[in-house]
Amino acid sequence: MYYFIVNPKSRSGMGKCIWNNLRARLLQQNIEFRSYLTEHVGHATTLSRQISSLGTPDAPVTLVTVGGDGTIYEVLTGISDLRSVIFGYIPTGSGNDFCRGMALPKDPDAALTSIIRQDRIMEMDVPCISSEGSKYRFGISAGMGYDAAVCQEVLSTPFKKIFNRLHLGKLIYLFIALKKLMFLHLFSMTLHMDGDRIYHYDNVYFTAVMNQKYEGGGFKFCPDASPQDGMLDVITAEGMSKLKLLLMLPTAFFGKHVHVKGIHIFRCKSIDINTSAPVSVHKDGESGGISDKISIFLENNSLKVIMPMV
Ligand SMILES: Nc1ncnc2c1ncn2[C@@H]1O[C@H](COP(=O)(O)OP(=O)(O)OP(=O)(O)O)[C@@H](O)[C@H]1O
Repeated sequence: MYYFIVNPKSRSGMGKCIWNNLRARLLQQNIEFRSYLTEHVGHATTLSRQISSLGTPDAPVTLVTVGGDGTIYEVLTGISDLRSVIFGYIPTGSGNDFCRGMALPKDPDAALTSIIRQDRIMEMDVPCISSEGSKYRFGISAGMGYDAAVCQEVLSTPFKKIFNRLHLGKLIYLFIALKKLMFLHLFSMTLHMDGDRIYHYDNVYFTAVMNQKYEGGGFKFCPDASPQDGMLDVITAEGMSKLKLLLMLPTAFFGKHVHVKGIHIFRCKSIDINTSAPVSVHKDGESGGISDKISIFLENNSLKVIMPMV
């Protein structure tokens, strides 16, 4: 039995059309499944909690997420026991950083084929962010500062829908990224890693804590990050002019930014981040509100993810 959690609103409503095609295929192939369409923000977490509680570590349920990167963090957050689930993913979002990082098929039809065949299982690290008294899991990255502020504004702008319909979704990120940079106030930040390493920076743009190599629709911010190494990769951008940051960003698509002065890459198992003033927080590109303190650590258990054949 396959359980599908579907975000019909992903990719500005395209998720529903894609799901209808996949559903027709499941029916045609007589595959036993149940599907649940999310009705509001946070619904995928509730559904995931209910479905995952049907499984046990000895008899895990196959839970398939159909949506974008933001639906992944909701589903991961809801899973009651990571050992009780076999996780499948069909991309219907716009960012696709999870697919990129995990080398999963970007084509929904190919992803469904791989899930039905249960080609291969990979154990994925699952990080957790604790902020303002709430705890969430995420699959890709979470962080504070400029990148989170851009995500928050993109999510709230009515233009996202229009640009996505025109297949120009990336342009809206570019416009907002430029606008935010112009008015950005830099801040001080202290990173406290694994309980013993402490780094302090003034004039910080952002810090992202990454489980995968990519965030923000293809920025290879942590080129050596792996969701299988039991470690978190961390990038901090600080102490450079706005112009230099702007010139640095395109090089990050190729992972070449790591040599730029003011870019710092770390590895750790847990990290506490404190800022001099409350700043924007994101988890898998979804808003995490505003905070001056977050903690991120890896869960003790990994998650079984269905992967395509190599
Ligand atoms: N029925 C719904 N109505 C409105 N929002 C919803 C609904 N179901 C889910 N959501 C919200 O949609 C948001 C975005 O979803 P998701 O990230 O999956 O798609 P996307 O933004 O198109 O893709 P990506 O993050 O990859 O760019 C999530 O925050 C989720 O909570």
